[in-house]
Amino acid sequence: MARIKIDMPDHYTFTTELPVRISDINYGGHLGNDAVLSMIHEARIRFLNYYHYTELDVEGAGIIMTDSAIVYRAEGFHGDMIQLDVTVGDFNKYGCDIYYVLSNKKTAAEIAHAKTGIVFFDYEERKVIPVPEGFKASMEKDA
Ligand SMILES: CC(C)(COP(=O)(O)OP(=O)(O)OC[C@H]1O[C@@H](n2cnc3c(N)ncnc32)[C@H](O)[C@@H]1OP(=O)(O)O)[C@@H](O)C(=O)NCCC(=O)NCCSC(=O)c1ccc(O)cc1
Repeated sequence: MARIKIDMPDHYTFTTELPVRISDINYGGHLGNDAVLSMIHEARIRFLNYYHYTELDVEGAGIIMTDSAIVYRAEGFHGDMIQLDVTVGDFNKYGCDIYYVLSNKKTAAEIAHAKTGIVFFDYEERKVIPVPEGFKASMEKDA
């Protein structure tokens, strides 16, 4: 299979930080691949909260994850402070992609590129629904 290359945006609308905890370290002595997925989950929640949303309530709508991709660019180690830059893009009728750049705050070395695809979802009807206009407008305002 071809190497994954994520076409990352140039501009990010939200930044947060997370330390590499001892529980994020795997038997290779470095930041585990699964821990990176957890870190982007935390970053996504903080990103949504910044816009007064939650994963269950974005303008009254829920979201569901349709895909995820991570490119591991450099190792992370216990005690490193990781900066996570987040933005959204590539809107379609039902959803968009959320992009994440993880970098070592001290050295600026990029640790990972990641993106998660989402669609808006009515959890009661269990069906895909269009992107709420208010969400798109909030995202475009800061783009
Ligand atoms: C994504 C799905 C809901 C799509 O449902 P389907 O029944 O296949 O959709 P349909 O084929 O009927 O398509 C309905 C419409 O949606 C559109 N659609 C379907 N998939 C997509 C994607 N991926 N992108 C854009 N549009 C899509 C499709 O084109 C149809 O459009 P119209 O033709 O215009 O009607 C379904 O594939 C699914 O349930 N996948 C599993 C999702 C899942 O379990 N994800 C992991 C758990 S959720 C999660 O981890 C998480 C959620 C939220 C968080 O904040 C965090 C984590």
